Amino acid sequence: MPSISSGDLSSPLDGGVDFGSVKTVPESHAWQEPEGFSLESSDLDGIPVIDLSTPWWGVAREIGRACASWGAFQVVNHGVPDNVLKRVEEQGWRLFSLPPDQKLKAERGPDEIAGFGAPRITHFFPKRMWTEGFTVFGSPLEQARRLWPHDHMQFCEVIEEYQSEMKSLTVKLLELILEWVGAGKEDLNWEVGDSSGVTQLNSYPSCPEPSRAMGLAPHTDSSLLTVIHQSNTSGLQLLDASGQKWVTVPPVHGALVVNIGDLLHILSNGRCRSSMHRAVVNRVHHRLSFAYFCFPSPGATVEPLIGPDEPTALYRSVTWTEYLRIKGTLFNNALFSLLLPDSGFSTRLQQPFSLLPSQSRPSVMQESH
Ligand SMILES: O=C(O)CCC(=O)C(=O)O
Ligand SMILES: [Fe+2]
Repeated sequence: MPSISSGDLSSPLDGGVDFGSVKTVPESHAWQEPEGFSLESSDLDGIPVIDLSTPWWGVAREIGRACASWGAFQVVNHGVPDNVLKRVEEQGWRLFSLPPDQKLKAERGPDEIAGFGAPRITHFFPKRMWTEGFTVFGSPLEQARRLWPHDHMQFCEVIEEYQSEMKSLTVKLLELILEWVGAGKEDLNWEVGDSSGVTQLNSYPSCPEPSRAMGLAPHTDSSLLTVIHQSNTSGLQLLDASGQKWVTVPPVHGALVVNIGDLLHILSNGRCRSSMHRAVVNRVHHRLSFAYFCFPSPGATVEPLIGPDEPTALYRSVTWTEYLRIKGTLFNNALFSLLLPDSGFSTRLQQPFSLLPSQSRPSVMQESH
């Protein structure tokens, strides 16, 4: 792992805080217990690690169980070559160690998807997070050219190879999940192979007071599913099914983490649980993570898969773009807002959210507690 001098860590992209040189967490970034923010976590009963090289039906069943209980799992023997993961990490370190002025050349504009910026969920919270991210949608060429005018090709090649590997893996995972749900590719109104992807590189610098900072606040992903390469530093945590405990997802060498997102929650009619997760920071290690969000093809409608065993749709249909708009306004209430009136208060909803900061807690749940 290349070393990064602390001088390189300043982030003009996050309220001017120089993550690398501050000795205490500034008020703008200080999260507090009374807001339901608890850093306590457990790593005793982690999410399942599933071997994708085992026979098809057995894997589909294991994945289905994990989707129903955790909304997440890790995969090994996933077919993504080790050297692709290693190269994307190298490019991640290269990217995040650019000087602040250089990063600003590829800053994400208010209505843009791609480039450097603070998490999109930032405006839902009163405090800033201890992170910066870089988003790639389609080709990274335009941003990479601004960052490295004469030397952007290696970054582009590595990211494109990573995206292509992630796309193959997410198609395979979607097919397995559909099998478990009792549906087939033909039941979707888009071609699985035409699914879109967004790649998000996340950087969480080490923090002088990790107990007062939040790497990435609790959220669910809006995707169908998300694959995360978290290298060897832990930080990702999931809320367990009871909503009472944060569980650390331990880095397993060569494994990739899979999170179920809101759109698959809707598509599976709540049989796959959209996972509530967050990232915490630590005092010693700067952590990078690489998330690939898999979406349907643009314009496709996501509609609960119902059939003889699953006669009642719990959610109304929604397009990807419409869902992103709803999520951008309602945040963690978005999924609830799509519940159909006669769906009842199903056990297929997400967890109770007692541990979440109030901003992350769906108001439906606040009312019911
Ligand atoms: O850094 C991580 O492990 C989680 C990243 C994440 O949840 C996201 O980018 O949506
Ligand atoms: Fe996420």
